[in-house]
Amino acid sequence: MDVNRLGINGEGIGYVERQVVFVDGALPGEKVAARITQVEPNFARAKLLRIIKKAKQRINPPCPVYEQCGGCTLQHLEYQSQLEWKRELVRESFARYTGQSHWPIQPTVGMNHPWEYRNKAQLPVAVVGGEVVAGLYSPGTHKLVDVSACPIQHPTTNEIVRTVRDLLQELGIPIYNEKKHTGSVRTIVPRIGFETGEVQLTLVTRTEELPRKKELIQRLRERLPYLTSIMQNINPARTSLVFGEKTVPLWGKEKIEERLGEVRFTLSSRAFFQLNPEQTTKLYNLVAEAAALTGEETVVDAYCGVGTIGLWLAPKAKEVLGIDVIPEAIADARENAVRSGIRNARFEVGKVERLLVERVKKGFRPDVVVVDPPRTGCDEELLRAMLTAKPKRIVYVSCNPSTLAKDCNILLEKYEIQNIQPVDMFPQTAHVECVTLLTLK
Ligand SMILES: C[S@@+](CC[C@H](N)C(=O)[O-])C[C@H]1O[C@@H](n2cnc3c(N)ncnc32)[C@H](O)[C@@H]1O
Repeated sequence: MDVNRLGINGEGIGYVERQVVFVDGALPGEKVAARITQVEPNFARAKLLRIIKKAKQRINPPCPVYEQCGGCTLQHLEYQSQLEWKRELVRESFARYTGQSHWPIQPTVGMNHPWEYRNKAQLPVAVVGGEVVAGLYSPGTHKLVDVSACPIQHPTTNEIVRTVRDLLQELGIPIYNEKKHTGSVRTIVPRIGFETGEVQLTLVTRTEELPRKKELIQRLRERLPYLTSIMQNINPARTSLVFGEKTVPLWGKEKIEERLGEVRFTLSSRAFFQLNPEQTTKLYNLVAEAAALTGEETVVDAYCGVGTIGLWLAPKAKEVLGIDVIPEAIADARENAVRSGIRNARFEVGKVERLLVERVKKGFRPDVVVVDPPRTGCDEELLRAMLTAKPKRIVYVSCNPSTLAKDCNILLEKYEIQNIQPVDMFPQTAHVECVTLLTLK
């Protein structure tokens, strides 16, 4: 079959007898042989068997386990074409949800070196054929693929993963068995402060007791002398969630430090933090540019997480109000504000659609609202509250072009889209982030 375009997950799309067929790993411009594996009323899926005519943008994926892992879906597409495709994906979403195609969508902001960019890994461990393996589950299976040489992870992360895996084997520490719910060590979580060089290793265990703990810590310190913090998180539940409620220190500092620009963060094992620090700095600078603050504005950072965007904007604003539903994130945001010497930002716990809507009803009129919602987009009540409050500018940060376009279509009632800027936060994957500036008509 002929492949015409890429779908939202980076899969090739073609037609067989007018039926849409998705083929993972196929690229536009290619002719491929594929076997149909699933037929649904509106589409079919097929497995790529052979490339008959190859696209000129196709490259050999550098990752040794690219086919099995499924973590990156675009490594076989050269990087410039990845960036162009991400822009096209945003264009298609806006055309679909607004019915118009004239939107100012800029070329995607990429990375000079689109590898080794992640600052954190969360890798389950298991015993496979008598050997300890740390990796990711192959899509749709329970087969763990060894990703200890992952090309999008920081090299230090890969070294930590290999060392911990080897030590678990050497010391015979019982590894968690998911089926039987026995054993101890479940997941290895290294996190690197790219700016500060601080490094945290968290071991998630099923049991409070970590067998051979003393030897393990001693050998970790010998083999990974740069570690700043070794933590144990205990997760006794039968669950696919990585972390349990309890975290205890094993050695060193309990939290590591990281900086983005002038803003300082302390990160505990479970704290959320952006995964690609280099692109996050570019993203936040784009948000600041779009917000165009003069020092006089009241700014809302809606869906603020640990307060990063609000703290980035605070030095140029009169005041900032950050809102997030997760209490721990708000506690971190407050601590990050203190550490960074920022006094004009406050943070509140709650659903943004409730807190902001209540305030707007009482007459609250912010000048700029930044929203950075989860993939599902903004709650419609929040969009309606913004249409009532009429901030001069709305800066919409989104990781999902479909919900972004859908929400913007509602805001078009009173707003104009000035700029849509795609940013590549996750090279080699199909994800795309956007900063969109809307101004009051
Ligand atoms: C994409 S993250 C944004 C994080 C942050 N802006 C950053 O750059 O690190 C989305 C955030 O929305 C929060 N969230 C999800 N639903 C929410 C709601 N209804 N009200 C407030 N916060 C919510 C999540 O806890 C998460 O921190």
